[in-house]
Amino acid sequence: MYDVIFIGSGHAAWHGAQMLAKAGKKVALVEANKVAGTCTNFGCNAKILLDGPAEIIHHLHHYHGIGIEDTPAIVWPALMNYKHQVIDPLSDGLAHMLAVDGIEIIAGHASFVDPHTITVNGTQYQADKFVIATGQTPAKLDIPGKEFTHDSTDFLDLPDMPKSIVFIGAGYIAMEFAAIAQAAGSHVTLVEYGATALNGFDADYAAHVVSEMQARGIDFVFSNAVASVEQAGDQFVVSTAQGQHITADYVMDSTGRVANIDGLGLDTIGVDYNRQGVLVNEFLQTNLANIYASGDVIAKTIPRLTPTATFESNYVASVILGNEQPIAYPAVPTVAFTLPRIAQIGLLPQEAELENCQVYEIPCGKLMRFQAQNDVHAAIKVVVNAQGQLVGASLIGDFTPEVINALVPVINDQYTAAKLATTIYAFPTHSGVVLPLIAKFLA
Ligand SMILES: Cc1cc2nc3c(=O)[nH]c(=O)nc-3n(C[C@H](O)[C@H](O)[C@H](O)COP(=O)(O)OP(=O)(O)OC[C@H]3O[C@@H](n4cnc5c(N)ncnc54)[C@H](O)[C@@H]3O)c2cc1C
Ligand SMILES: NC(=O)c1ccc[n+]([C@@H]2O[C@H](COP(=O)([O-])OP(=O)(O)OC[C@H]3O[C@@H](n4cnc5c(N)ncnc54)[C@H](O)[C@@H]3O)[C@@H](O)[C@H]2O)c1
Repeated sequence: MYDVIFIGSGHAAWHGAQMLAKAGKKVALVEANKVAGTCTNFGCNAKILLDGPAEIIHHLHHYHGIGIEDTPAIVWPALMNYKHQVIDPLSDGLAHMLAVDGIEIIAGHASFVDPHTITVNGTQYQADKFVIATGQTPAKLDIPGKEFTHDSTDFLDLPDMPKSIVFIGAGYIAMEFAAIAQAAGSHVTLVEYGATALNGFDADYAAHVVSEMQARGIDFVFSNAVASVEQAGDQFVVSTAQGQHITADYVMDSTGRVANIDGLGLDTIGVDYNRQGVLVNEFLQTNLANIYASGDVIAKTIPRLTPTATFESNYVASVILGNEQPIAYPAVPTVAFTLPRIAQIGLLPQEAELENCQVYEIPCGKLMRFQAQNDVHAAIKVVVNAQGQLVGASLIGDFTPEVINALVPVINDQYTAAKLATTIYAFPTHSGVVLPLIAKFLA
């Protein structure tokens, strides 16, 4: 009998498992695939590793005409080899770390038998409490020829870069992978059902990312729903309901992700869920009192990201250890690692008017620190409420991943203009230049 069993071993599981084990609880994780879950094995980490050379080439392009003319080529098989060297050992490394903490790992697919019992490979395990942390899996369009489409996990393991790729969708995954594939020499087309890419980001900045990608030769087909994929010799023809046909060597379905709840036995024990995932209350508790959920598998409006999964994992553990406060999320920053990068935290500029807020834009490209990289289109929009507090920011440019983190405390701790003006930042840095400029918009 365990105190707590987590189903899944991603960020939504292992952080909380460690907290509980350190508090003396008997804890196990059940994992059907690789220990450590999506982010580590098939998501953020593998993606950012393959993005590394593409990011450098993107920076070098800024110097065309002002000092650097040649663009180096990416040797994809060597890069993929490096990805395997770095990423493949991480799963065993985490398993070892968890074992040192006394956390048992049960390999296999878990299914509930009753609210206190699961079965894994024919063996039953009982626990006082369970945490469903099974994440999401790539969605697959149910269309003729779906057997020819690949998913993000396949792309992140490609031994060679195909000469041409069609990405279905223009969300986070398609846009990030398209940038990598183009930099590695592939001819890329994105076919998107909606009229725009990167929903959830500032509309102007998302459009600018698209225009820069188009300038590098990436094709976009908007307002088209992919209806079929047909094989044509060694290639594939992607056809849309609107009558477009695009031929490519490789087709990736990047139309979103769905909750991993198949075969989990939720109907057997009566845990409520919908198409978005497992339903929870403000304590991340399902309708069965001893069963919680954490991470991507939850039906939620909070972004499904690694830091939110980690936050929820730690929160569930604290509830199990006696915390009686409902979950309170701080502002959640998010970055799409496109080229150029784009980022968002808090209110979007397009939501500002409804919330009685003002939007101010800082075009950063003319600031010396940004001119040093010739990042001419870099910019920030800040959303300030009626009390003069920062409540949102949208960023575009190569500097965004680090600057958005610097804005997190400005929002969460409601920095005043005086607080910013009396803070000393290292110089010349991007955040050190931008943050003092934001002070003039705050009370
Ligand atoms: C390509 C890609 C890139 C991404 N990039 C970023 C990024 O840059 N930044 C960011 O913040 N987020 C990113 N994300 C999102 C991030 O990976 C997820 O938000 C995060 O991994 C969610 O963690 P989780 O623990 O909830 O789920 P997961 O990490 O998916 O873990 C769930 C685990 O449960 C296991 N499982 C499922 N069902 C069962 C069962 N019945 N029995 C046993 N085990 C089971 C699965 O095998 C899986 O290992 C990316 C995602 C993808 C796909
Ligand atoms: N940098 C990051 O933090 C990061 C990176 C990658 C993934 N993620 C996470 O993974 C999630 C999933 O990413 P995603 O890009 O797969 O999903 P997404 O929801 O961001 O984008 C899917 C896109 O596919 C389009 N689409 C759906 N059906 C279509 C059809 N039939 N034809 C053409 N287009 C169609 C949708 O309109 C949408 O724009 C993200 O929401 C995020 O939570 C985060």
